[in-house]
Amino acid sequence: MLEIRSLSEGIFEVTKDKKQLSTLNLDPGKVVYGEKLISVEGAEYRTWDPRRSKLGAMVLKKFDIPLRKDSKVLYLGAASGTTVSHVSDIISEGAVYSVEFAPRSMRDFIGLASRRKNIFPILADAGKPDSYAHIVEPVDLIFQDVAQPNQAEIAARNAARFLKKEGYLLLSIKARSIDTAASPKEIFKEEVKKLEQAFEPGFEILTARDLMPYHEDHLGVLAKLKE
Ligand SMILES: C[S@@+](CC[C@H](N)C(=O)[O-])C[C@H]1O[C@@H](n2cnc3c(N)ncnc32)[C@H](O)[C@@H]1O
Repeated sequence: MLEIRSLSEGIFEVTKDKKQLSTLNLDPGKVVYGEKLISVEGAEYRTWDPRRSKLGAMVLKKFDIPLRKDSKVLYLGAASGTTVSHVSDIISEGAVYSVEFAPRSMRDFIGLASRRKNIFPILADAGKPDSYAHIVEPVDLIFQDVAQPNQAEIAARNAARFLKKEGYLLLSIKARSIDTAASPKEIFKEEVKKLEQAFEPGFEILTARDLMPYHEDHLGVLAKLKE
């Protein structure tokens, strides 16, 4: 039995033996990180592992994912592109500006980006948005997964610079990269407060949920700019 259910624009649940989160492969026949390809009536779905992707986990934790096929996205912390590849599938007619500061990860990522016209790789520090302001246009979504102690500050700097007034921020907060001793609950409370007050006008938090069972001690946050 094969069943396809749309969860959000460009995001599907494909059931073939078991339910699998999937996106429509923009680069048919190619896999990025060992995921499965499932062909259905001329379309090819690429399975998306929520344990390897905070964004995938957010989909399954029922966040509203503000992505459309023509969205412009600024992705901070691209690594070698596991999740960026799915964003690229979803925003098939848009652009994903992808910032990563580790040259090793960037090397692998360039291979992926060269096969997909909507990925723009940027080797830079996400804490210094001025250094890539000449490349990035105003965006509908900032997705951030940098696992840094100053995550709220990084989000604020990039939002002030690139986020459209009606745009969104999706952020993954890793408790252990902020404080290894304090309780994750306390850390999350503090980080959410920082986001609300990070800059003028600050973020309004729309959804905040832990990403268990896919990622331990991680909080997913969906926010927009305060009016
Ligand atoms: C958890 S990994 C990201 C995984 C990736 N988002 C995915 O799902 O495929 C965090 C990444 O953020 C990068 N990173 C951390 N701090 C950064 C910064 N200030 N600027 C750019 N990249 C950064 C790290 O090098 C690492 O590759």
